[in-house]
Amino acid sequence: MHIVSQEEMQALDRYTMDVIGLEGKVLMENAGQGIFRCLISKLKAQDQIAVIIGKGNNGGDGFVVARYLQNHNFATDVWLVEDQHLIKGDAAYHMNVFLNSGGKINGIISDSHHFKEHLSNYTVIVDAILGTGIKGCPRKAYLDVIHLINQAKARVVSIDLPSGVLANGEPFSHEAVYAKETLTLQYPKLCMYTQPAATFFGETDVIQIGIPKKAISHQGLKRRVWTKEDVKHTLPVRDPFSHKGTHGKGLLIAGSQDMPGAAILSATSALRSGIGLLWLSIADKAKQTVCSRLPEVLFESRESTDFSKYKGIAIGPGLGRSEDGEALLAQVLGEKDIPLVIDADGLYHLTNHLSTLKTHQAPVVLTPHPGEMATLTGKSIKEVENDRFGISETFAKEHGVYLVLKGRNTIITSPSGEQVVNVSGNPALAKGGSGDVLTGIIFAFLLQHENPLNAISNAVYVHGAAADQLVKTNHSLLDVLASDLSLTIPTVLHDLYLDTMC
Ligand SMILES: NC(=O)C1=CN([C@@H]2O[C@H](COP(=O)(O)OP(=O)(O)OC[C@H]3O[C@@H](n4cnc5c(N)ncnc54)[C@H](O)[C@@H]3O)[C@@H](O)[C@H]2O)[C@@H](O)CC1
Ligand SMILES: [K+]
Repeated sequence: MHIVSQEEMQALDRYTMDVIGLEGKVLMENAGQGIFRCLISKLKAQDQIAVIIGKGNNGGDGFVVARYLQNHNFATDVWLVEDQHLIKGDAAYHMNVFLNSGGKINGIISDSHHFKEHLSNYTVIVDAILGTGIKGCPRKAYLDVIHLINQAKARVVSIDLPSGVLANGEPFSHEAVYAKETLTLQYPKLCMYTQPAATFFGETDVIQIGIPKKAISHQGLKRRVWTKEDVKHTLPVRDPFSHKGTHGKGLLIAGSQDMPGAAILSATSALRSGIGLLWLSIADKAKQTVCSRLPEVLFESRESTDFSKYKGIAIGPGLGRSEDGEALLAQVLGEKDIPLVIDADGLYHLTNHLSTLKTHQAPVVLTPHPGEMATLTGKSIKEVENDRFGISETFAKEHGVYLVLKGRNTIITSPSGEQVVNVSGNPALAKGGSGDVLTGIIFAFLLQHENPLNAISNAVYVHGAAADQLVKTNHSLLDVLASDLSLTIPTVLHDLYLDTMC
């Protein structure tokens, strides 16, 4: 499913209306009707409902919902933030249809005392105040209403966006509606995957409003959510006549005396994710520790300079920050035709070698967390977090890499700027070692797939799904270890392959 910016959603609406000829008031009817249908399944006959309406088209959707609610005999009051004569266009059309159907409008500003008094009586509030058309901080009258809604006990359902939230995920510090549930129209918006906006949404559902396929293909949308179905459709299917060499001969350069575990985690995860043959290049002093833990792994000397037999190289987990590590990275970057995955200390060393990335012929995957991304770009972590989509896109295009910007809703960006957002995973992943596991999965998937973006997106999904599986069964958010994730990869893959029979 696509993810859209404010401008993309507006362009989709505009194309549908101006070129295809489907009128805005029809889209608004579809939106309101779709929201009503979704809402009704959770309503009780005795619910007292307030639909709170702003002056734009988001308010127009609110009038449609209110009409359907009243038609179905739900006790519904409509409260309008602005004066009626300020409502224009499609919203005015649906306001009139609502009034002509016997509806009544209460003014918030003209009767604020009455509004405050009534608010505590409602069991459900439909928030149709502001949607994608908001600019900056809501005006005072709007902020006051938002504050009152947040203090009310009612279940708040927001239309399209929780009012006050900025659609493109820009940072903000003003108050916005804390929704219990948000019914977003046609496509998820960027802000659903960024902070602080994401915390206001509650549960989310997407309501189709009838934007035709032609409008969507004309727009050329380049961001999407990566779902379990996407993973199932794109996982590689094993050829019955394949052999170990078919599934990737990879070299993992990882682990140092102080961090041998990172190599174990990455290597185990790569093997559990299907890599055919795995060599490990590890510091001599760490070799003893890991040998007995990795019976399936072959060992490569750290002094080796011939990488020609490998179909891919992953470098970084537990590598250490010594000059030796940087020299190794420089050597690996010289292998222009070999796909690379660079993580952790590999990214630390990469800051001195960024200019070589663009000349790499084979795919290069970088897997920074926001701190590493800040180092790579010379920005602060806050700047990175405030513009995760934008910074990822600029960097991936500039350096011609696949960028995996980790965090809640990891964003994967291709060198052409296509973006995939992952929705699996939970805070159990916030622990040392989980990145090493991800590197192993990405590495293995990359070597088994012709499409790097699909391979990486699947790997990120599987990593998150392993954490979800652990928390769903016999773990809490606190006690999941990175090695538990690695051990859970088979359960996740078994489930994904269930219908395909790999
Ligand atoms: N044809 C369309 O364009 C459709 C639009 N739809 C709805 O329309 C919404 C977008 O409508 P609009 O573009 O009219 O915008 P909104 O209804 O989201 O809000 C913008 C309105 O609020 C005012 N406003 C802007 N910034 C403000 C601020 N900081 N404080 C107070 N008021 C502010 C603007 O003057 C404008 O009247 C979507 O979120 C969706 O709910 C749906 O009905 C589907 C069809
Ligand atoms: K809203």
